[in-house]
Amino acid sequence: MFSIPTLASLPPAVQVRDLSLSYGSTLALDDVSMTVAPGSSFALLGPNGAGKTTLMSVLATLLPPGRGLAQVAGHDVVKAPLKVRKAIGMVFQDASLDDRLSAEENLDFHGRVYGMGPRARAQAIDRMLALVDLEDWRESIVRSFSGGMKRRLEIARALMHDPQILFLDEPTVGLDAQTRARIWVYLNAMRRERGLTLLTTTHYIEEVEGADQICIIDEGRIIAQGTPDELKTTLGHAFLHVKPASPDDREALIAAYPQARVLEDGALAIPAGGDQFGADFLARFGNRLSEMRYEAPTLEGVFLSLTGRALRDRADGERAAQRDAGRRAGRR
Ligand SMILES: Nc1ncnc2c1ncn2[C@@H]1O[C@H](COP(=O)(O)OP(=O)(O)OP(=O)(O)O)[C@@H](O)[C@H]1O
Repeated sequence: MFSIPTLASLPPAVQVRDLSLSYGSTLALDDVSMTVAPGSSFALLGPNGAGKTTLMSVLATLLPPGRGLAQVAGHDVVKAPLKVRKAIGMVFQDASLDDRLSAEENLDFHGRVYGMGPRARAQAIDRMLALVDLEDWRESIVRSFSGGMKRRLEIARALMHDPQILFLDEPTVGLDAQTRARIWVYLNAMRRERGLTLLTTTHYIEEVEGADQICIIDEGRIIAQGTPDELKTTLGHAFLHVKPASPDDREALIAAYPQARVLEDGALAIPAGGDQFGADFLARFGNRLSEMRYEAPTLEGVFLSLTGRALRDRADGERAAQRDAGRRAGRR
């Protein structure tokens, strides 16, 4: 187990400086710089095509960086790719298990690829299956597993060779909310117990809330970076959600705050900014409302104001995939 002083003495888990990469005429990464502290949870958040998978592929030595520097666990991805590969575990966006093999056989194969001896493999298989609660499914063929079970097995496999850093490219995409939450229970337990660094791409805002650092990326560029609270405080907007007492009051509110949005339940969302806003608003409209609620800044709002796109767009598109996965699996 890592102790905190040990973590502090480690090099950055990831160090990227001025990294750019093009696919033909498409600039997928544009001068990206970032540092991931060892033992931290770091989330890359961005709309489709932002460059998240490309960045992760460079860090995992699957793609050569076009220009700039990329180091993982202190090793350069170009000069020392094998050292980088030993230091990382990878959970890919698309399933990559052999579903004709059992859970145990999938883990064993990975251990062999990493040059682990029979004893080390056997011990790691026991440990990993216990970690993700799949001991009872050890000899079952992976094809019979639900989406959530497969993801857990992929995480177990990625950790077989005891990496310091886990790269997770949309680890919970297509899973229902309950299964997603369960996957994060495992990931956070491993972080606490092993000092593991997590570098995750996701579209689910609730997963990002728990990260130590968030990096918002769009069109290949980093457009914001900080803790969830820092991003909300510096880039978020608070709103008052109000229901006018009468149609006349509604008209007066819309005239006074033309930027107000109408919400699904008919309430108005009024941007609540500036020192004088609260006092002014209450003086003018305090007795013309039937309901009033303060909405603190959210990461969803930060993302929307920075990229002009809602994360939910993507989540909606995934519902069909979830339904299909549910139908196929029939159970979790
Ligand atoms: N193999 C490729 N050949 C050409 N262009 C590519 C290739 N892979 C990605 N791109 C382009 O590079 C840009 C970044 O793509 P990337 O897959 O890294 O984004 P992403 O943020 O991971 O998106 P998603 O959330 O959809 O996975 C996009 O414009 C994409 O179309």
